[in-house]
Parts: sequence; C-alpha cells; structure tokens
Amino acid sequence: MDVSLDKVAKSYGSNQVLKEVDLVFPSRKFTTLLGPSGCGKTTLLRMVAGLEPITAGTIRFGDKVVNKLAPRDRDIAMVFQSYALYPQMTLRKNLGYGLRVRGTPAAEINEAVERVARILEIDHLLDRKPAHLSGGQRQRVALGRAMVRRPNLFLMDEPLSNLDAKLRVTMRAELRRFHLDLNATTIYVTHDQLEAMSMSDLVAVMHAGAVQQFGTPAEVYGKPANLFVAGFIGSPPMNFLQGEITSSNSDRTFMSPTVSSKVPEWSEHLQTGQKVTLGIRPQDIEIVSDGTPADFVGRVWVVELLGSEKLLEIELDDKSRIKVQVRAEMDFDVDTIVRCRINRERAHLFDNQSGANLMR
Ligand SMILES: Nc1ncnc2c1ncn2[C@@H]1O[C@H](COP(=O)(O)OP(=O)(O)OP(=O)(O)O)[C@@H](O)[C@H]1O
Repeated sequence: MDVSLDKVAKSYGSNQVLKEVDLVFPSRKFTTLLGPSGCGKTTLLRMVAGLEPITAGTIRFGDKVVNKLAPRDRDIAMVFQSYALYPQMTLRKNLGYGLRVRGTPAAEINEAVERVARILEIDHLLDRKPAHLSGGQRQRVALGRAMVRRPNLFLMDEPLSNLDAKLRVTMRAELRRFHLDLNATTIYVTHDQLEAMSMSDLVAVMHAGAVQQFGTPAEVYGKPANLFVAGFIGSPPMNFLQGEITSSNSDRTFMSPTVSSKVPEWSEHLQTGQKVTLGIRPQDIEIVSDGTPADFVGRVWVVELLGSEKLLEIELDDKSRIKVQVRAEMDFDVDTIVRCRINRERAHLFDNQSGANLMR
C-alpha cells in the first residue's frame, strides 16, 4: 500500500511549519524523512499517523483518503524515541498489549508474541520486566510491540536516538534486516544522515518545512539537488568555494581568488560571469606531486586521523580552508605546502541565487 501526500501543509496559527508537500511513500519500501531539528519531520509523521490534524491537502493510504480517519483506524504501528514500555508488565505482557486491547484470543496472542520475540532474539527474556533489560533490549521490545500486530504501515520517530553510539550502529543493521524480513511499508524519521543513508530505500531530505530532494541514498549523495542537500549529506562534509565562471577559447573555468578548476564539457548551460559555488567532497580532491598541474595550492593546517583515512585541512592564501581526505599511510607534516587537484567529474556547481545544482 502506497502512502501518498498531495499538497499536505501544516500551520500552527500564522506559523507555517510544512509548505505544500507532495510525496509518495512506496509500498514495502523503507523511506526516511531526514532533516535538521525543526524542519517538520515529526509533524509530517504525526499527520500520517492521524495524531495531528492537517491544515490543507490530502493523505491517502492506497486509494483511500484518510484525512479524517482516527489513528486507531489506520492500521499503523508507531515506535518512538522513548520506548514507552509498561514497567509493571513482563515483556510477554508488553508485547501482547496491543492485541489484548483488541480482544484477540489468548492463544493467538501467545503465538504472535513468541514469533516476534524469536525474530528479535528476546524470547529468553519474555518473563522479565523492562527495568531488567539493557537499552538495546528495550528498543527491541518497543519494535516487537509494533511488529506483533502486522500493521500495514510502520512509523518510527528517531527510535535509536536514546542508545549509545555502538548500539545505534548495531541496531541500524538489525532494523534494516527486520525490514527485509517483514517487508512492511516503513516511514522513518531521523536527523542522522548516516542512519538514513545506511537503512533506507528512499530518503526525503527536508529543510524549512519543504522536501528538498527525494531519491535513493546514492542519488542524494551523488547528485544533490541543491546547496542544502549537498551540505547536509556526507561526512566529512562537502567543501564549498565562492567564485565565478570564466571562459577562454572553448574552455570554461571556475575561478576564485585561490582556486581555478576547469569545468566539465557537458555542463553547457553555465554562463560566463555567472556567480557560483563550487562543491567538492574531501574524497574527490587529490594531492599531486610537484610539476603536475594543480587547481590550488595550500599549506597543511591540521591533520586528523580517521582510521583508514586521514583528513587534511589545507589553508589557502586567503585563509579559507579546504578539507582533503587521503589514505592513512600518506604522511603530511603540518605547514607543508601541497598541490591539489579537484576531480572535476565529481565537482558540483551551484547557482548562488537559487542554490540549485547546475551540474545535474
Ligand atoms: N504543537 C505545536 N505548536 C506550535 N508549533 C509547533 C508544534 N509542534 C511543532 N511545532 C513547530 O513546528 C516546527 C517543526 O517541528 P517538528 O517537531 O516537526 O520538527 P522536527 O524536524 O521533527 O524536529 P526535531 O527533530 O527537533 O523533532 C518547529 O518549528 C516546531 O517548533
């Protein structure tokens, strides 16, 4: 069942927190709403759940308009940041709660609870109470409670944000695996781009109450629609440089006071004199040896070891800095002068007025 939003908007008084949003969450896909705090992701999720009335537009589950449908009639399961388990109940009771209040026969509840507990590998804990569980185990119980009912739609709002960093990474893989096993339509909210990139089939990048780009993780990373998406996705983040397009003969070049880089031949719609921002990821800059043509030259300002890579911060003449990622074996002392080349097939140029990516 697809979930579709058609010009869905939300205002609190005069404060418009969601502009007209058009989105389709495809059936059986794991789709993430990703964006910084306050961009409206939770509000959007709560509107899909029916917990928040919509100001304008239409929400459909399949062909059915659900604008006025009460949450309990939408056949959804929600998992929140706070697990909201019942402390006085055992896990078995916690997991079965949703079925019990619907009057499901005891034998059926038991079977469903045990099936889900096996999938989540918490079957040996069923007689314990939540206080005697670790954070990760509690999180699984919260997920299990949502899974027991086999809902049409899973809605999850930052379910991993209360876990420590290591467990969060483990749970990311587990959630992805649950999704592959259950194949239920899932809408997931997070501000953590690594979480979104690692788990999702599709990502809607949101900013200021609007969807900036909707695509696969590879698309939003490799072909960011605008400056916001380019800066938000990717770690370490993309470098941005202000400059303009110049031409001589048939060549066009991005020029700034410190950087000069030829522009790919296929980027035909760029105008001479156009003010642009060049975006380049630290992985897409290479340090070249003396004598090789370079796009810029700078001084190593600081070196950070990231594990199998090193991140160099290079200071240019105008004191601006560019991050360059190299293999950890490569040695660079601070204050060394280095020559750098931009991989121009991977560079992006953004219009300074609209922020739109001119290279798409
Ligand atoms: N009940 C409310 N009344 C008034 N304004 C609200 C209400 N709920 C949310 N807002 C405002 O709507 C905007 C979007 O909030 P929302 O919680 O959807 O953002 P978010 O992207 O989920 O952020 P976060 O990750 O911090 O929860 C914020 O500016 C918030 O202050």
